[in-house]
Amino acid sequence: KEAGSVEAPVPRVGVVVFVLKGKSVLLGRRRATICNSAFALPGGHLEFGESFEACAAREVKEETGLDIDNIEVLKVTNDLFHEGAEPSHYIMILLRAVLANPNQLPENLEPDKCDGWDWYEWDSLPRPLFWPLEKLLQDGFHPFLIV
Ligand SMILES: CC(C)CCOP(=O)(O)OP(=O)(O)O
Ligand SMILES: [Mg+2]
Ligand SMILES: [Mg+2]
Ligand SMILES: [Mg+2]
Repeated sequence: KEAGSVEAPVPRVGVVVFVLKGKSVLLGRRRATICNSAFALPGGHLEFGESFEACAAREVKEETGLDIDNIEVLKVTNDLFHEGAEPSHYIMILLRAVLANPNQLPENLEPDKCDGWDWYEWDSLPRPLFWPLEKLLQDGFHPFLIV
């Protein structure tokens, strides 16, 4: 690339996790450029060489202190965000999981990036939601086991 040219922004991979507790899911209000103040799932950037499941467990642990089990990939979305100074493009991998210890309580380990984690009934989720999640709900998506 010639000197002084600016790298074109490239799509990055985001991994987000439906941590399920009965019919409830763990959400936190984001404090970040992308979707600031929207309710979002725990998760974050896939790091080099990481599996989706390992990233899910790492990000949930880093952000909430929770240990998760039965981690499985549910869905992939392709999302262009226009919130920042530059648009950002994410391939988002959505996974579901359950608590390794059902009695473990979430902690807000990144208070500069999230207002706090809480459990919300699927049928009465708080708004505004992280817009890619809202879009999935409008399309009838849900993260629960079909029994
Ligand atoms: C925007 C999202 C799909 C990917 C990035 O998630 P994030 O901002 O929570 O990232 P980190 O947890 O890695 O800081
Ligand atoms: Mg993170
Ligand atoms: Mg995150
Ligand atoms: Mg991260």
